[in-house]
Parts: sequence; C-alpha cells; structure tokens
Amino acid sequence: MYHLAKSVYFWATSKEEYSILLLGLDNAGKTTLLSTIKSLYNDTPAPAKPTVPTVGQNVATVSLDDMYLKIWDVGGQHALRSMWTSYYSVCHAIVFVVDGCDIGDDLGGGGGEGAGPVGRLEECRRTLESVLSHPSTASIPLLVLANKQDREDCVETVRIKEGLVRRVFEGERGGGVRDSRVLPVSALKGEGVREAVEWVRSRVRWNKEGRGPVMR
Ligand SMILES: Nc1nc2c(ncn2[C@@H]2O[C@H](COP(=O)(O)OP(=O)(O)OP(=O)(O)O)[C@@H](O)[C@H]2O)c(=O)[nH]1
Ligand SMILES: [Mg+2]
Repeated sequence: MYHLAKSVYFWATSKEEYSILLLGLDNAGKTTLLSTIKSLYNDTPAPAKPTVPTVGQNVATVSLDDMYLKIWDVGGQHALRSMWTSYYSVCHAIVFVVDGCDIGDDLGGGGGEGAGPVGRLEECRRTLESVLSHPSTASIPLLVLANKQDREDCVETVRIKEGLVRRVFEGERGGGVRDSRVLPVSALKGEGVREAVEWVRSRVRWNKEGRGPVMR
C-alpha cells in the first residue's frame, strides 16, 4: 500500500524532463546563453563577470510550467568537439549557436575563386553537418540561433538561414527530415531568448514519441 501511494504521489507531482544540448563554435555565445536562461527562468542574478572559454561542460535545469529543461553547455573549441557525440543519444533538442558577427560577408558566393572573406562560415557549415549526420541526432529538433544581434556588424538572420542552414539541409550530410528553425537572439542582452526557449519547449513535446522524456 505504501509503495502504491508513493507511486501515485510521484506521478501526481513529477514533471517531464527534456535534455537540451547547446552546440556551436568556440566564442559563439553558448555559456552566455545558458547564464541568461538561468537568470530569466531561475531568477539567478545576471553574471557580473565575462565568460571564459568552456573546457568540459556546464549544466543547468530550468523549471517551466509543464516540464523541466536540462540544458547542457559544452566547449566549442576544435579539440573539444569530439566530446559532443557522447551527449547525442540523450538529448531531445539541439540548439546550435552561431556568432552572427563572425561568419563573413560571402554567404551566397559559395567560396569560389575571387570570393571575399568567408569568416567562419565554412567551419560552421562543416561542424553543423557533422552533428546532423550522426545517427544519434536523426530527427532531433534543431534550433539555430543567430547570436549577437545587439552588435551592428551582425549579419541578418535570413543570411544565416540561406547561407548556412539551407546549404546544410540540402547537402548529402544534412541528416534527413527534422523540425528546425532559425531565430535571432542576443544572448548577452536576453533579446529573443524566451522565444527560443518556447520553440524548444514546443518541439521536444511534439517529438515525444520519437524520443521520450525522463520523469522527475
Ligand atoms: N555583443 C555580444 N556579445 C556576446 C553575445 N553572446 C556572447 N557574447 C560574447 O562572446 C564571447 C564568447 O561568449 P561565450 O558565451 O563564452 O562563448 P561560448 O560559445 O561559450 O565559447 P566556448 O566556451 O569557447 O565554446 C564573450 O565575450 C561574450 O560576452 C551577444 O549576444 N552579444
Ligand atoms: Mg562556453
């Protein structure tokens, strides 16, 4: 009887928990985004100190009305990217953060002869392709964030959509059909962050049959 009551109590009081993986090149703004999400949803103070490059991982859980989001922020430096794969099989959505000021001004040109500087667009493209072509990320929702929108030298979101995301999806390593969206944010100022979290919330729920939550 005790065990039955305990189970009933657990199911009545528990919520679904989904894991979200923040990926992107070094300096994209992942750790800043995690801090901002924590301060918006958990009422923690906004970080006073600047971030340092992440070696290893940061994790935080935010409580929404109907679920917990457990958010993993991992280091984006080249040497650390091989560790990302160990998170793929347990994550319910991937948020790929792009530094919108560091992808160059040749988004439509394909990098051919005579093309202008391309910034880190090509590195971003190869990295995103590698994530999406991994079998464990198949059909997992993908949110691409065009970050640093507060800066004047940031490219327009549509250019990241066309020049990066569409190219990856149309390529051979695009990873098949999945829910995806590109949204502008400023992780530093918090602009667009609630909209990004809301998109993730709705998409992990939608994909629940594909990859189920953990009950907490
Ligand atoms: N202007 C502006 N700067 C930002 C924004 N987001 C992050 N930054 C800055 O970009 C730099 C890198 O931010 P991080 O959050 O540490 O980047 P990261 O993706 O975690 O980098 P790694 O840990 O090396 O993978 C820091 O100086 C941040 O203050 C933003 O929205 N606007
Ligand atoms: Mg970091």
